[in-house]
Amino acid sequence: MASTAEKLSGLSISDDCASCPNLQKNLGILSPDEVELAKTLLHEGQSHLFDHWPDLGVDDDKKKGFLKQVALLNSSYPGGLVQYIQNARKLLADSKAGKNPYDGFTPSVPSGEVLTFGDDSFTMLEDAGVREVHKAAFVLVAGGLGERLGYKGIKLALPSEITTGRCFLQHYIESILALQEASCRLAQGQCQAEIPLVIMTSDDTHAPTVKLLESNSHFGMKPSQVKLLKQEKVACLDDNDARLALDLNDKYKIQTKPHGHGDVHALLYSSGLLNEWQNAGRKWVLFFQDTNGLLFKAIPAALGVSSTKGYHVNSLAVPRKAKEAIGGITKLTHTDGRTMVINVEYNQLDPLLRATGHADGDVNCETGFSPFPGNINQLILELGPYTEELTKTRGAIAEFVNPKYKDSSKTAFKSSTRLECMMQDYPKTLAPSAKVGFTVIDTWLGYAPVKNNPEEAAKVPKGNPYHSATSGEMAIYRANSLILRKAGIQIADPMIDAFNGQEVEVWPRITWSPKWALTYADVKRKVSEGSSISQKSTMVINGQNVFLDGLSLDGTLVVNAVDEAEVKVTGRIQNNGWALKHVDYKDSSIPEEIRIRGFKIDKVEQLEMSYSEPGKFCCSS
Ligand SMILES: O=c1ccn([C@@H]2O[C@H](COP(=O)(O)OP(=O)(O)O[C@H]3O[C@H](CO)[C@H](O)[C@H](O)[C@H]3O)[C@@H](O)[C@H]2O)c(=O)[nH]1
Repeated sequence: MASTAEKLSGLSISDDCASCPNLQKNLGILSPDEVELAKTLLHEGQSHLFDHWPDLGVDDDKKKGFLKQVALLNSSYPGGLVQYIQNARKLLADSKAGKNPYDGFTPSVPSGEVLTFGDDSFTMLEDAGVREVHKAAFVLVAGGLGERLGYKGIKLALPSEITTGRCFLQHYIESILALQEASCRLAQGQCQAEIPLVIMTSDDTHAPTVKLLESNSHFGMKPSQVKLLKQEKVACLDDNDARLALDLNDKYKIQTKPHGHGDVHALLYSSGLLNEWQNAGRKWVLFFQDTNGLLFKAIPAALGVSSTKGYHVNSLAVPRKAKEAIGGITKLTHTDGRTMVINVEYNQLDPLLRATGHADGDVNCETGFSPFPGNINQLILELGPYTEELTKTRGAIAEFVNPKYKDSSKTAFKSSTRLECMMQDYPKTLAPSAKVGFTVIDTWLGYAPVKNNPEEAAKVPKGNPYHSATSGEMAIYRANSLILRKAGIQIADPMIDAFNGQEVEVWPRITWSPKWALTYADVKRKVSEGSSISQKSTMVINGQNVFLDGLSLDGTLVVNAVDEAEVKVTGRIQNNGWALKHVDYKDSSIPEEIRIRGFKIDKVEQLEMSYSEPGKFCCSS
């Protein structure tokens, strides 16, 4: 006869439980849902998870805690744990067999939109992008720990540059708010008043991200405008049968690891936000990453490309140096005729090329760059087709597994592994009719991430980008200097200096708040010819209506102005300015976010002008 517990749980003494006596004797403490979950695990060959379960009455809370974790793992994966285990078995078998995920495909260089900063087409696209952006939603993936950078805090809290100390999140939010305002102005009343921002966090980044937002009044965004979606980790796998790995220190816990930024699609789908946005008439979703201080300089034109070309998927790319740690955008043609344009991740591009007749693998061509544009993981998706696709897939993204085998028999792993996925693999499931394109922009304009610690950055081969806090900051000054130079201001040539073992160009430290200029046309409207800025100078513009006209700057100038104040900056301004001082990344007396750059700023002297009242002003020394 079945026991009461078994009747309650809807089980008779089934084959499932008979095969797992340690689970069977504990059924009395489990709810029907928990029993279902346990049964699911048994069906999927996971009885080892219960092998060590003692008799009823011992560790009962821990047993319940274990099933709580199983429930979370089950609910946070599209298709649940059964799907996860089945996907894992298949991918592990392919990996063991040495199957190439690109089997049957031949890579070639795709053609896409190549933009030239500042030309007529670029200006037209920027204008189109700004007009369109009030119909967009932004999604920032920020669940990564940034292990390569090794910074203790979250990367969003790192200053993008230390002249103003504006952290990445502040810069991103201010950029979105400035776009919102500019777009609404152009749309003349036809506009979605608030552009939503979603931030994907993880257990590693969630609490500090909330704290960063709350302690800074959401950097000016309405709290309701920002939504956080937390990604969960996935279960680790112990062997080729996809047996889930128990924590070595706690047998009532399954080991988990991050599943990758591809989770963002399933999370957006399950959050219901896509439908909400569609119902509100939104048209675009823009995905971006945690540390690219230049990105928003490329957003208007890139969105302009999407809207004028009608792209369902538009990936932003930059010219790529061979072996640079960014994926290559590649056209793949299958022997059966299928083609797709997709990111081939940096660790897969070289083997794919070698396997398809390119004996040298991932190398530069005569241009000094890889022929494959580098994916910077800024994706612009058209919301309608995106929602339609996710309704079919529930946001599941093609996964991969990367086990480190103990030996060539490929039967045991050095440590547990897990499935991973990447957000840029979204187009892999699309029908051939989907309009998938990409847009190449200059690296100096749009891509300067902060990923590598000083030691690793110093080892980067000469000519390849460092992707460090040093290079990320210097790239902002360089881009601003080059933009102003193109707009007609005389900007002195940079100096070459080395910080934390990395040789970089040091341009004048020029920064502006996003509301000063979002596009090249904005910049041109605000500067007149006849101005000059020396190499040792620093210029900070915090304000919308600040105009440079006949300025000669040799030192530091900071201008703060409310929107209603129209300020003309003119004449010769000279002072001792702000100097960059070398610091060593090993000097722990200096805050980490400073020393990872290799310099600090010695603020010797400046002219700071603040305009807090409406009116017309002239700023001069
Ligand atoms: O589980 C994760 C892992 C990462 N991230 C976020 O995803 C972004 C990208 O993570 P990494 O910086 O670690 O990414 P990689 O450098 O490995 O590579 C990615 O970014 C590169 C450009 O910076 C290339 O585009 C490459 O093809 C793409 O996979 C970051 O904002 C990170 O916070 C998550 O949200 N969750």
